[in-house]
Parts: sequence; C-alpha cells; structure tokens
Amino acid sequence: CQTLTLTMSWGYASHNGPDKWADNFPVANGPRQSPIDIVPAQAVYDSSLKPLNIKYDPSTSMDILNNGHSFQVTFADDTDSSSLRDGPISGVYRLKQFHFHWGASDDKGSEHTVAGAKFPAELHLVHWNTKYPSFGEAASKPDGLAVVGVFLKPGDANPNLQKVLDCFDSIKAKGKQTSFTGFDPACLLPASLNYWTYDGSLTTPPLLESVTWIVCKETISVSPEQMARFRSLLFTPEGEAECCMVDNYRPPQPLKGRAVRASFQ
Ligand SMILES: NS(=O)(=O)/N=C1/NCCS1
Ligand SMILES: [Zn+2]
Repeated sequence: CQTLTLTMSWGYASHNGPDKWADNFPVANGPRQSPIDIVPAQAVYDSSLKPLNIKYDPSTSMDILNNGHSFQVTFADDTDSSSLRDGPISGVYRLKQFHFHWGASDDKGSEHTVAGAKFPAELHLVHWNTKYPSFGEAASKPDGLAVVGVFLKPGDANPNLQKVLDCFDSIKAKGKQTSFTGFDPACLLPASLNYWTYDGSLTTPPLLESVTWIVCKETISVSPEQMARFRSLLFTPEGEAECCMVDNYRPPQPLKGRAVRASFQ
C-alpha cells in the first residue's frame, strides 16, 4: 500500500523558520531547549567538572555534504577511534559529524550568545553516547548526545578552516556531497578547552532534548573572506532559484531554571 509521508520542510525563512517549528515539533517549547544565552557572571564554577578528553582519528572523516540547512562533515562511527570522554559526561561518546551555523553579516550567526553577544558563526561537533546502539537511538535519550560548540570570531584567516572551505565549490547546492578524508577536526578546536555546560536540545528539528552542551569559552578565528565563502553556499538544490545559505541559526531559548556550569574560575 502507498504510505503518505508528510515531508516537513522546516527551514530558516519567515514561513518555515524557528518561530514556526513548534507547529510540527511541539518540544520546541519544552523545558530544555537550545541554544541559550550564556551569562558568564551567572555560570557556577564546578570543580568536579573534568577537562574534556577529545581524541579524533583523521582516517574516520568520510565526506562533506550540503544538506540544505548547513554543510556537515561526516565521520565513520563504527569504532571509538574518534570520541569524546570526561568533561561533564560519563562514558564514551563517538563523533558523528560537525557542521556550522552562520549569519548574513558578522553581527549575527551564532546560536549560543555570551551575555547577549552574537558571533558570526558557531561550530558544532556532534557526538553520541555508546551506551546506545546508534546515533539514531541515542538522539532520543536524555543523555544520548554531547555537542561541543566553538564560536568563530572575525580576525586572521584560519588555515585549518580553509581546508573545509576549499571544497565548497563541489557542495554549493543542497544535496551535493563529496569525499572529505584525512581531516582531523581537533585542528578546529581553540587552544584552551575551558567550557560552559548545560542540559539542552538539538537546535534544529526534531529539537530532541538529548544534548549535553559543552560550549568553549575561547573562540577560533575566521577572516572576512572566509565568512564570504560560508555565505556562498545555497539552501536550494541545483536547478532551483538560488537562495544563499545564511542566517541558519536558531535564536536563544528560555533557560527555564537550568543551571549553566563553568569548568573554570
Ligand atoms: N545544531 S545541532 O547540532 O543541535 N542539531 C543537530 N541536528 C541533527 C544532528 S545535530
Ligand atoms: Zn548545530
């Protein structure tokens, strides 16, 4: 028999953007939604928080894809060779993919904000808890995912980021994908791994409340020319009227009594 699938076309435009997501994803108004505004003065230093233990194996990077909402670099996650331990989490979380969110101009683009300040872009490294059999299973559990967030700050060109941007010509349109091997995403991390952490959600539909957020205090640099490369990607597939991929960020959501802890004083 023919099953009817209602394709949800969520996006970031006025007709399908963050203010409309609750229509199809009611958890959008849930108690632990992300992103949030991080207020450093209100974060609680927790001396029991461990340093982040991040070990990535470049041979696990596979490909880079324009999925119509962002671009993502996907990793082989059939072993623990690229994984996150310690920090605020227990056990081993495997790296699945990383992606970014960014703005049409440098005054916006990040999802998390810091005392109201927005950055031009934010990197998300997405990991899933190996106590569950797969990413898909983990994504529906309260301790299923851990996402490391890193803010990008305007400044010198970032040579490590450039390796990613150099293959944008082959993933310009939605649905385009190309091989992307031998990349070590650790090179995108800041020198200091001091972080804030809180319990939150995916920032894109289905907005599942399964993410332990780990947001680095230190930023990485991005040049104006590099930001222009981000903004040259398209939300739209080949053959459709071109719509630049910009402003693919959800704004901060209510804290609803959650504590934000700091790994540093
Ligand atoms: N931006 S985010 O990392 O919270 N959202 C995601 N949706 C599917 C995998 S990661
Ligand atoms: Zn994200």
